Amino acid sequence: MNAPMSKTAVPALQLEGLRKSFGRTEIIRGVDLSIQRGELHAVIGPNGAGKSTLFNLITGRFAPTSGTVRLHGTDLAGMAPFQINRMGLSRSFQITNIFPKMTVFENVRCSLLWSQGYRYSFWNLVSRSRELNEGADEILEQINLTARRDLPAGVLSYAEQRALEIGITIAGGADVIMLDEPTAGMSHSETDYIVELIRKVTENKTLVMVEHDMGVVFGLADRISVLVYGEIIATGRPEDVRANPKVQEAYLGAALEAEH
Ligand SMILES: Nc1ncnc2c1ncn2[C@@H]1O[C@H](COP(=O)(O)OP(=O)(O)OP(=O)(O)O)[C@@H](O)[C@H]1O
Repeated sequence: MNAPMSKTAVPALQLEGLRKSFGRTEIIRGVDLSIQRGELHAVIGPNGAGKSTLFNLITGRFAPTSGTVRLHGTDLAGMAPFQINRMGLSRSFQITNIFPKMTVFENVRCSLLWSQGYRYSFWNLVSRSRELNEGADEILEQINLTARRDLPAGVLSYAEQRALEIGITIAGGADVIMLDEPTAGMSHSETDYIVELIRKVTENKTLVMVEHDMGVVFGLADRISVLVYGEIIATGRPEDVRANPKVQEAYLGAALEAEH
């Protein structure tokens, strides 16, 4: 836990009665969830349970069929993803989302520039440029890619590219970070490396991640939600979720076995 939880504090994220249908099929079937500021929260569940859809509802990529999403108390209804992003929520994608021909530095700088919008005037360009460069170098330091600064991003190893993607996600200074399967396709050592990185870059921030690797989930999350067929069947601390018979039956028994 990054910050003390208080029952009276406005949650970083609050989902109420959230539903989403595609055609006649209801994929998200009434989700209620509060995630406190500073919490590291993992969403787990079987393939096709609706985890990516839930992500897309939170980030404004999909409009809910009904229900609300609140970010720090503000209802996000009708907002475009970029507006939600500028309110302090930033997400990564499952598919690597970097510009391979641009340098590592330029990738981060570009994302900083984008997140700041166009609120600076032309006359501020020089100082803005210095600020951006310093900001991008700070991010590179945080994600341990300073030594790779001037290489085209496309030549980085897979794990380094995922680290860069995390850098791009946090670059705008968002305080709610959403990561979609950050360790997918990684070896054990690459996974350990990315987990440490996530821990470092989410200090004093709220994290929501979808992740299939139960070692990562149980090692990192303060609380876990289990999504099955579009419904959250349990939310709680890792030890409580692990011991929950409903979760064991619906998902965790099989998922934990698959780990071994
Ligand atoms: N845009 C869409 N149109 C129609 N159906 C969709 C759309 N997006 C997702 N679905 C369906 O919704 C269901 C849930 O998909 P989703 O990708 O959210 O699951 P998931 O839990 O993220 O799965 P995985 O762990 O495999 O990534 C699937 O049956 C999928 O086919």
